[in-house]
Amino acid sequence: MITLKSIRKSYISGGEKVEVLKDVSLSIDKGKYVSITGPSGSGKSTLLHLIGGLEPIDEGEIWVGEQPVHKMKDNDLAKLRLKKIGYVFQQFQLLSTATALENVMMPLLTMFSSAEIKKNAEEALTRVGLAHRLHHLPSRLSGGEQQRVAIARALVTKPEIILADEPTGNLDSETGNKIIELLEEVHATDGVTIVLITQDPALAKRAQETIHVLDGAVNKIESEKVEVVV
Ligand SMILES: Nc1ncnc2c1ncn2[C@@H]1O[C@H](COP(=O)(O)OP(=O)(O)OP(=O)(O)O)[C@@H](O)[C@H]1O
Repeated sequence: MITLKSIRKSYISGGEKVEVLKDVSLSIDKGKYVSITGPSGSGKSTLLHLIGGLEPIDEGEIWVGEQPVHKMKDNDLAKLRLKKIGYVFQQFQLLSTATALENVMMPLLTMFSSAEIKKNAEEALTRVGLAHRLHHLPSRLSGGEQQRVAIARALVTKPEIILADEPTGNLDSETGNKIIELLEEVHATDGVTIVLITQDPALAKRAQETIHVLDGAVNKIESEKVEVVV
């Protein structure tokens, strides 16, 4: 379960305080598939970063399971992210000088022996359909393949939660659809909680619940009932 209690988050920009989230409370049950929608600049990425402990909050509490993210030190947050949370970003964020296999091995470097690291990374890449691309650099892969590498990198630590920030934003609709199907397969098979930001109303509705972010507030609705405004 992910729980946010009375969260406030602001940024200082150009000397001015911009309040992005104002008194937001929210819970996401373990194993749910949830989408986040809302207009550009409404705070979707900020919300995802807060859940992952990537940004400090001004006020409130964030819990990931039993872990109080709002109180944790950087070291403990790094461990939490490594063990429980996988990230997938719009821009893939792969290391350009490392092969697909090396990119996926990276999160495991402090965890296992080198033989295990390679085996686990190969398995993750096989799962996302890239067994034949292990030694390719990102620049030799298509956008969809690069996003599959990023998903393999997120999966390789066997996370409980995947946070995906517009993972289809840089892909054509057919390739994007395949990426969403892959995340849905991970959700259905492994029971991983998926939190997916998308601007696409049709994609948002595929999730079990949709969180709509607007004017600093959030509104969570079962996806069949949502009228998505973007
Ligand atoms: N590090 C930062 N410093 C200052 N302002 C920021 C920072 N990060 C985000 N903001 C501001 O906070 C607001 C919310 O940004 P955020 O990226 O969370 O929105 P978003 O809904 O994800 O937008 P988009 O759909 O365009 O990606 C925006 O006004 C943005 O300019």
